[in-house]
Amino acid sequence: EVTALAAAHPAPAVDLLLCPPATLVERMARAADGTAIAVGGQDCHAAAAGAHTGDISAAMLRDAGASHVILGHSERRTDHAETDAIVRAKTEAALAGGLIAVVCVGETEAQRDAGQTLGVVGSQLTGSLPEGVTGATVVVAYEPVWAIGTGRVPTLAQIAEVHDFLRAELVARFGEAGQGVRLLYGGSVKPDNAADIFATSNVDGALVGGASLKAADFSAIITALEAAV
Ligand SMILES: O=C[C@H](O)COP(=O)(O)O
Repeated sequence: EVTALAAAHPAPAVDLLLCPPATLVERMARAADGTAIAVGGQDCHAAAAGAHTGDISAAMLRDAGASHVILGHSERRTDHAETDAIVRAKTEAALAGGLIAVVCVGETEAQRDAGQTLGVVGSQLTGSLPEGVTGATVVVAYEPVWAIGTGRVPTLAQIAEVHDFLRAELVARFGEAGQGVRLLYGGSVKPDNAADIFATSNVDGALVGGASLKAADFSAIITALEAAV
């Protein structure tokens, strides 16, 4: 699949990143070697080293061929009780280890229904990002929890509202550097909704789950993004 994807997009106009489970990082990095596809992990430990059986450090990911790592995914926040402080510590570890961090934020359905969306994502953003963030080191992904794997997607206006807000928060805190931080939307992105999402204000790309498992679907999403940039 990686080879097919690379062959379909030999010189993409956008950045391509695949983040498989940890056991596949090294194999995928080998398959992607020499292509335009980068490989990342789905989590790393907050410590650079030490006795943490079962955990993976940023250095271990780098060693396996990863250049990026996803941090603070809602499933990590839920399944492993990861707080913003933990995500921030992991982000610091990732950056210190030479990885680019893809930091996720997003509200639950109950929080959206209660009108708390901007408050929730704003506080996750503030708490999860360390000082000194730039577009070269950090990517932010907005993933409404209720849209992940459900086939439900916020309206384009709702996506724009959150992305415009996140951009403003990034610029307020990091100045010009905040302008360069890419903002990905994630949650039920498919070939048939990708173009509209990519045309939405302050959406710079996507974090794709289910549709990335089928090379043809992922390829169509890549093509939609290429058309939008
Ligand atoms: O990790 C992937 C994202 O959470 C989005 O997943 P999805 O595209 O299957 O909704």
